[in-house]
Amino acid sequence: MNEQPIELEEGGTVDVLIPLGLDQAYSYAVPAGLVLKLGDVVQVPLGPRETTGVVWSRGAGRGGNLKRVTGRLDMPPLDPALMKLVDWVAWYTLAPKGSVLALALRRPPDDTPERPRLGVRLVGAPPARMTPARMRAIAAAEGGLLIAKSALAEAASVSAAVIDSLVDAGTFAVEPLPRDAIAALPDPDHAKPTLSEGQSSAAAALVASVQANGFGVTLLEGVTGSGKTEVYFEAVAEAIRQDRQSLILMPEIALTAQFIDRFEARFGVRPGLWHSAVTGRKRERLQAAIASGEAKVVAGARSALFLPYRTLGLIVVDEEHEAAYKQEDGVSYHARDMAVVRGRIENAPVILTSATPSLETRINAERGRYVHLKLPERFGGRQLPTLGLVDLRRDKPERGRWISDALVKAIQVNLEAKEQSLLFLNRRGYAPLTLCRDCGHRFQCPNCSAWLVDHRFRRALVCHHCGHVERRPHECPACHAPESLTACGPGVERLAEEVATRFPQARSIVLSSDFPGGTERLKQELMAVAEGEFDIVIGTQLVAKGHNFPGMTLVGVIDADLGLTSGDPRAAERTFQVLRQVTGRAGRGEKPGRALLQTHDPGHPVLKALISGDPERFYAAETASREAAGLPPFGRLAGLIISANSQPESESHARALARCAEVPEGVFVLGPAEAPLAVLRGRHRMRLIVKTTRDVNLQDYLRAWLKRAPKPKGSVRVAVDVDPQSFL
Ligand SMILES: Nc1ncnc2c1ncn2[C@@H]1O[C@H](COP(=O)(O)OP(=O)(O)OP(=O)(O)O)[C@@H](O)[C@H]1O
Ligand SMILES: [Zn+2]
Repeated sequence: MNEQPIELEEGGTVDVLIPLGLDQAYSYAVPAGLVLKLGDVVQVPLGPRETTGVVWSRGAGRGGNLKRVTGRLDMPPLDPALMKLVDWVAWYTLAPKGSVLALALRRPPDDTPERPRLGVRLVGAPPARMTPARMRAIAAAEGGLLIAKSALAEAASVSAAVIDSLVDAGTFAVEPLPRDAIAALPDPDHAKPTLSEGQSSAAAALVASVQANGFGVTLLEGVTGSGKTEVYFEAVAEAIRQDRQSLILMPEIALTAQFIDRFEARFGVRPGLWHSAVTGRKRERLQAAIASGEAKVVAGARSALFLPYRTLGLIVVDEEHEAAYKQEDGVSYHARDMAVVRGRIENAPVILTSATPSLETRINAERGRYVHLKLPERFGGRQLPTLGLVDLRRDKPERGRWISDALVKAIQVNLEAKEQSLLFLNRRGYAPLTLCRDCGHRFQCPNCSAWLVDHRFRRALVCHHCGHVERRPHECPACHAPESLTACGPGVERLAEEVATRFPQARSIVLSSDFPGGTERLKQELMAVAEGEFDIVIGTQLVAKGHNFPGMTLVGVIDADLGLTSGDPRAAERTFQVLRQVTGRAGRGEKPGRALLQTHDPGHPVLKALISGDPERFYAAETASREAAGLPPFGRLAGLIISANSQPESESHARALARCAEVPEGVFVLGPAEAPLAVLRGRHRMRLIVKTTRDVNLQDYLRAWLKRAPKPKGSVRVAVDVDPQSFL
């Protein structure tokens, strides 16, 4: 940020990095009359065409027979801090530098004039011929405010045609709408909450870290409902006072409606919101406002890490333990870890928040690398829910049902008390497997080694890995037996069916990310739940996170064992986190809450630790087992997925790779083995895992290995995943 850009004179050469899957910058000659700086966005010839690139470094020598830079684009140059971040991420993840640049490079501005959005205003008398729809539209426009046409149509539940007819009649006038403010200035003192004593001291420490104006990482660990958001908002407020920018990273931007409302309540305006659905002009304007420093607070998904902040004064990573922070496709980076890197480059403090921190973060805190702030109590004297286990071996629901007697009774009690219950099952759809009772045929995805999931609401069988969809037939495609298909196991839709039969009088709703209507529908539904419009909520993991449902006093976990049996080294940690999060939805309002967890294995250490209410117990046990196994953060890990259009191709390349692996002291190469998801989107996958001790430079090791190894030929691809989070 503070470095002086180096000027590059004409006649010299520059190395230009192109935002494609290339690792190296290419050298070009600088033509006469052009003065370039590092970071300048330029047009250069590449093969037969012209492309955009960024001046990455000063070239060596004079550019005698090199191709020449065509010209500089009229765009702000890439900031040195952002260039450093690109270099760093590429080094760490082994992704081609050009692919990382693509995450950071702004698209050239769109020159087409912006089409004004139009609104209507009530200006004239009602038309002679009135209809109920027209009356509603006029009533909704009462007061003479300028309203977007679509918003008015929705408010009055009329079609756009009704509004057009009122425009034709002269009742409404059409006027351009003002552009919505992309970066209104948040007021740090708009509505300051009164913090509890514990909250105040944590907030003071965070505020001090912003004032110190230097790099440092703080873990804000607070139980569910302790008010972590209110506390880190104080740090954001301080950054605003210092006229510096804040980035708040969120794991899933689709679910941030509640967050936005809270932000607006606290600061009087909405934050700049950055995610993939923000497109076109709005995206450009927000980017420009971020680059100019005008946008003071940006809330965003992973990709917001690569935005051109002018004066970044704070980075917050909300729910830092979330697996969604790991990008799996293309450049596979962990946004939490890269947020720490960006904080270091920008010399800005970083706050990681969670009720259930990742083991990596917690150990960094214990070792003093991170400051550790704790909020051990819920806000307002509220108690954490009491947890109980239901032993499914004894209290077994009848065939085709999934709710035990104990849980049924608890729900009944809640219904009578007019309190809300949440049933949690982390499985979308109706049933995870469909088979033929007569011949045993199972429905499998044609592109993946995975069963098709029955989605009754959509009347389809769906692959959760590649999205393949087919209709559920009436007869078995293998033996043609009619009506012989049966669903095996439960998904949330099937659970909803059971709830409807057991509690016909209850108002119930299923919340799942795959229903039509997208995030807008979900937002409405979550609001309706928070307002108490439903008695029983059935949901997948998306209900586990961050929501505040004041009337929710019971959480029932249908299958607490679900995540524990996978071969993933983080299985225990993930299960602990999701169960602690979801049970944490209970008792956040006036009344205390409780949770019942159904399990076949009540003695499992993860469940025992949960029930004990003492997270230290879990963390201590998990730390010990990771340390014994040399797994992160006690060792380093990387995954290599070798994929190809055919099994022999992927296998032979994987073997060739393994053969040229060196295994010095401290390095272990496991595999090749078929990946658990052996076929994905038609590609056959083999996997190698590299595990090293902490003193090994994993990146250097991998680079040297891949350099020695035969180059992938034909359809073969090798994907490197440093710090893998998924082991499928
Ligand atoms: N000092 C305060 N004054 C008023 N309300 C508060 C205060 N602190 C917290 N709250 C309220 O308590 C509730 C829980 O707070 P918050 O959502 O920040 O907790 P959290 O720690 O983020 O929980 P989770 O980890 O479950 O998401 C919210 O409704 C919040 O507005
Ligand atoms: Zn598939």
